[in-house]
Amino acid sequence: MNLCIVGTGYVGLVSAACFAEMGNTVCCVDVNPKVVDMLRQGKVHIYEPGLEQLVQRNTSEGRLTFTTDLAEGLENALFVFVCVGTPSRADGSCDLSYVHQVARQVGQTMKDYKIVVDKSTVPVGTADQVKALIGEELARRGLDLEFDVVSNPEFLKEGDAVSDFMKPDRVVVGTENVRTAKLLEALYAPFARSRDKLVVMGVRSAEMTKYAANCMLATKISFINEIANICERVGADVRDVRMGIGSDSRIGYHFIYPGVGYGGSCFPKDVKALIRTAREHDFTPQLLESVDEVNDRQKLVLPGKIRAYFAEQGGVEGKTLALWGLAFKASTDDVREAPALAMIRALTAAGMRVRAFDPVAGATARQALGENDLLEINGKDQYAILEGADALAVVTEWNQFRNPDFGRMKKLLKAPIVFDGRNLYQPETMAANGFAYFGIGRKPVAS
Ligand SMILES: NC(=O)c1ccc[n+]([C@@H]2O[C@H](COP(=O)([O-])OP(=O)(O)OC[C@H]3O[C@@H](n4cnc5c(N)ncnc54)[C@H](O)[C@@H]3O)[C@@H](O)[C@H]2O)c1
Ligand SMILES: O=c1ccn([C@@H]2O[C@H](COP(=O)(O)OP(=O)(O)O[C@H]3O[C@H](CO)[C@@H](O)[C@H](O)[C@H]3O)[C@@H](O)[C@H]2O)c(=O)[nH]1
Repeated sequence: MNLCIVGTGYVGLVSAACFAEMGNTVCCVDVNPKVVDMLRQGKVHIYEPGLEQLVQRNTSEGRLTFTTDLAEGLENALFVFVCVGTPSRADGSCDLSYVHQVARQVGQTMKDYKIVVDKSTVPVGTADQVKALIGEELARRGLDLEFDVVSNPEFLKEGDAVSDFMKPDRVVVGTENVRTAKLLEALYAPFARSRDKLVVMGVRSAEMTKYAANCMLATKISFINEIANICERVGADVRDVRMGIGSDSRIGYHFIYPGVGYGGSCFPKDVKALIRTAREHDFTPQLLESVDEVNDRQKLVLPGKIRAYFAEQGGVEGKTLALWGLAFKASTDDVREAPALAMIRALTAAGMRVRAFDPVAGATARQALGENDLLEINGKDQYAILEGADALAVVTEWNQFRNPDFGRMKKLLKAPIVFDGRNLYQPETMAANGFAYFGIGRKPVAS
């Protein structure tokens, strides 16, 4: 089948490469000429395991092409996937300007029947807006071409994007048109060989399903973070509590890891957007508002522990913190809404020096944080930043931080103090190695 994918970010590029891998012919369109140039040379501008090889193979075999020209992308395509960003506006609502822009451009450019598939995460009712905008532009051109607008939200996770796309739990398709549903079923059939995965529903239900999924997962994280904060105060250990509740299959072990709060380009913005939608419809989304507030508060829990620890030594001003991890989670270079950024801003504002290491997110973090005399970012060596630092904070759960050389760490740090925002280490092990250790919701152990 012939596809046009508009937007070559995490969702667009992964979808394009995976569809091409299954034998489809895919033309990707992006407004950013630098990105398109890089992709044409087989270089991928984002860090996503396995993606570059997939892009290179399909490009060299002619199934995957890149352009800045939407007309070229639409030329032979039956499906037009909209994969552009839908960031938060200052008031928390979803900024649909890129989606609207694409809809208008499609209406201005299309020459024959198209199925416009919205993969971007968009509020309920957006497909109707897209339909109206395309119709408006066609009318301006005096054309009466047929087209369809479908919702097909994406559920991949960054860091696992390729395998999530290749083996989805489900494929949600929102359309009232049986023929269109059949065509999408055929397109997705290679990703659903083990079992039937297509869930077909109305367009509005599909748009809502995406928000419901992300809000459910965000709720689980805020819930366990709340439990962790209570555990700390009552002398319980959240690690044991997680094992205890996770064993109940109705609860499960997944997505109940406490930590530094959820970040990324999806949960924070999608929870806020659904809150806005509910409020616009005169409904107070009490639970979602709490999920969001608990998360904002959680991002400051670790900096709070650091400040409390150094309070007895005259505060954090002039002290140096070594920080492991800048990305919002492991296996990505994405720092959008990353808890590490909130932490760095809070601590450097209080006069603390921060020396940070991340295996891949150094450049994106530097760009997001801008100039800051109190911040130094090192992308080469997790141990080098420890030398002479007053403490270490671990913020992202990269594998290389899970089993570090504690002896070497102890020699390099000025004092053996670890603030563990991901509960990677055991309090008993840390105490045995002579570290003062502060996790999230852990039972204190005397060193
Ligand atoms: N990142 C994820 O893990 C993820 C997962 C599921 C769903 N989503 C949703 O998918 C959408 C895209 O997210 P992303 O993270 O891939 O975004 P992104 O910011 O990584 O990429 C968006 C791309 O769209 C391009 N673009 C913007 N306007 C354009 C236009 N008019 N024509 C062509 N290209 C244009 C940008 O240049 C950019 O390369 C969002 O709605 C997001 O919420 C993201
Ligand atoms: O038990 C957990 C699980 C996750 N997180 C944090 O939650 C955030 C989001 O993690 P994750 O969901 O793994 O990454 P995303 O790439 O943001 O993926 C989410 O957002 C995407 C965009 O909508 C969806 O497609 C995915 O299904 C959904 O998992 C990160 O900061 C994680 O550290 C926790 O704190 N505890």
